[in-house]
Amino acid sequence: MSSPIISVRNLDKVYASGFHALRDVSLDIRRGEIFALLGPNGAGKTTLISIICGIVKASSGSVTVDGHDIVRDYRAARSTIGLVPQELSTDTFEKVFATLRFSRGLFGKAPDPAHIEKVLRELSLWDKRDSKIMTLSGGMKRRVLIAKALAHEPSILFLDEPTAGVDVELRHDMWRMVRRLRDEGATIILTTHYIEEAEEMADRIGVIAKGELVVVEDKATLMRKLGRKQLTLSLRERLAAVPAALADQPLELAQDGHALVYTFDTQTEETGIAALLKRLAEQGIDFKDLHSSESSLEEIFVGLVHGKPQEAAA
Ligand SMILES: Nc1ncnc2c1ncn2[C@@H]1O[C@H](COP(=O)(O)OP(=O)(O)OP(=O)(O)O)[C@@H](O)[C@H]1O
Repeated sequence: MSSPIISVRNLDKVYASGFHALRDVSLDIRRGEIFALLGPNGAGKTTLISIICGIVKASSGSVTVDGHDIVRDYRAARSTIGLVPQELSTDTFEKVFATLRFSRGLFGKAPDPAHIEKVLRELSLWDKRDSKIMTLSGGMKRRVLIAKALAHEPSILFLDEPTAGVDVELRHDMWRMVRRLRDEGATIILTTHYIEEAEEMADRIGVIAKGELVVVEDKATLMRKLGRKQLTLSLRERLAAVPAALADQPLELAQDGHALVYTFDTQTEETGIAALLKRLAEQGIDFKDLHSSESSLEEIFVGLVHGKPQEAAA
């Protein structure tokens, strides 16, 4: 596998207030992937990407971006990155096209009006190219922020809470653009607290809670784990252990021997429940009640965030 495009090592951040926002975060971002950093408000998502982008200084640890250390080699690292921030800081008299041209120049790139036109057209901003940014609607300003981040043709794009408060149309435009950029070889990192967003867009998902990265997993693997269901059988008579004759089954004893829990995959055609019940009967194991439960993404997420990473990682 090629070397990671971003490598974060043992990152810690303590703000001047004394608040410990990141704790020993290490993470590799693969070249060309869409990575979602998922976590609740205040988890440390913005802090992490702000450090990678060189806006906030880490207390300890290191980050390299495309081989460049973000502190020692800041300009080279930063020029590979496009950042779409959460905050709208574009309330200026500047016109749209001029802002993009200027932004591109800041990164030392030669003027390329054709590229800027392409970006503006893709974000339905071409008609507004000569409008002053302060006269645009909130949604349009948001589009300008995205366009600005793309003006210097970065190979890495950070989107901080990209769809918080945006309308459906912009969301669709944004996802189309993100996929197109990925197809062209860009790497995309987005932060979100919407599970569905991570699920829809990401190749891999990292869950961050209280400044710690608690899980990093391929989306497909995470979804497979999350797609599991459990069937709990309340037994008439307590069992001391799962009978040896049923050892081949995904069964666990629960409630101090008063219940058997059968875990199955909702994504497969056969749940195996009919066969299980038949075999329980053969073993003379009788149950008085049964119920099934599904571990939703929501539940897993809440579990992770409340400090039980082992359950989801199992
Ligand atoms: N400059 C600062 N000084 C002190 N504390 C800060 C500062 N910036 C952020 N924090 C705190 O650090 C924690 C993490 O903030 P951060 O913005 O990284 O979280 P987040 O996961 O991006 O949340 P959100 O989804 O709300 O943006 C929060 O508790 C926040 O209050």
